[in-house]
Amino acid sequence: MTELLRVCELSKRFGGLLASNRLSLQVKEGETHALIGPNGAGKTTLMNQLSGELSPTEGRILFREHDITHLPVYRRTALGIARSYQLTTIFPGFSALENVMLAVQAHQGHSFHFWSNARREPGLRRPAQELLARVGLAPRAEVLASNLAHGEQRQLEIAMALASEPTLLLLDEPLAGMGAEDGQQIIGLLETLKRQHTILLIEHDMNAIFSLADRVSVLVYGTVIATGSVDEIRGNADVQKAYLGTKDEGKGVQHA
Ligand SMILES: Nc1ncnc2c1ncn2[C@@H]1O[C@H](COP(=O)(O)OP(=O)(O)OP(=O)(O)O)[C@@H](O)[C@H]1O
Repeated sequence: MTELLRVCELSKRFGGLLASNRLSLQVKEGETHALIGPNGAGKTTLMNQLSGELSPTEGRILFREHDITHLPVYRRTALGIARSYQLTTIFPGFSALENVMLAVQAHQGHSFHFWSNARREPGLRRPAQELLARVGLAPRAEVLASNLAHGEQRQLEIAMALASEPTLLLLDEPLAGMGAEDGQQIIGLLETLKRQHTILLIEHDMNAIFSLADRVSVLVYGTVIATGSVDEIRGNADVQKAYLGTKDEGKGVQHA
């Protein structure tokens, strides 16, 4: 498999704390790569640097061998990197369809000032309907985002991230706060998406990771301590010591 993303010796300092500590990681084209690690290990900090919201203190990020370390978010989006945010990008007073139309409009480069016209724009409606169908929300298109169930809102965010037609999808805990049934629905959606996109996924739910991930990297104290297949990671003594618990059946996680 070709390499899509390479993170080289990335460091991010917050005062006295090194949230990323000479972190190196490689994501191959087409794979679903899970990032796991205890609370505070630096997973979200890494995602923020990959999406462009945080600037690294040191190190480099290469996407398709191009140095994107200092590119702003919109330039990375244009190159094919999209992130699904945790409920922060949804407009609660708009319908599911209107939310996705906004995301399509943003991708097409229009200004939000034209939204009143865009609402009637058929060129936005069709792609937005298709995106809602892709994530299984077509029957809920006209429902106000604030009235969607929690799991449906996560589906909506993913539809919005897909509006930029990304090659690499960055997903930060897509199952967070979900019950078993909603969680299973999102896992089903990710299984479909995984055939069409390269995915880098932070998730605490070990069942989801073990069913979705082609490879797993384990982050501890801002550094990747191991990368391998699910079986390799399960059997890695260092990982078990640093992170994977056996007592907490719910998450399979032992927080450091
Ligand atoms: N903006 C910031 N300023 C100062 N410290 C920060 C900032 N963002 C994160 N940190 C610190 O960096 C460390 C890594 O945080 P981060 O959120 O990346 O961890 P995480 O692995 O995503 O944790 P969790 O699993 O709990 O979401 C933590 O100690 C956190 O308190």
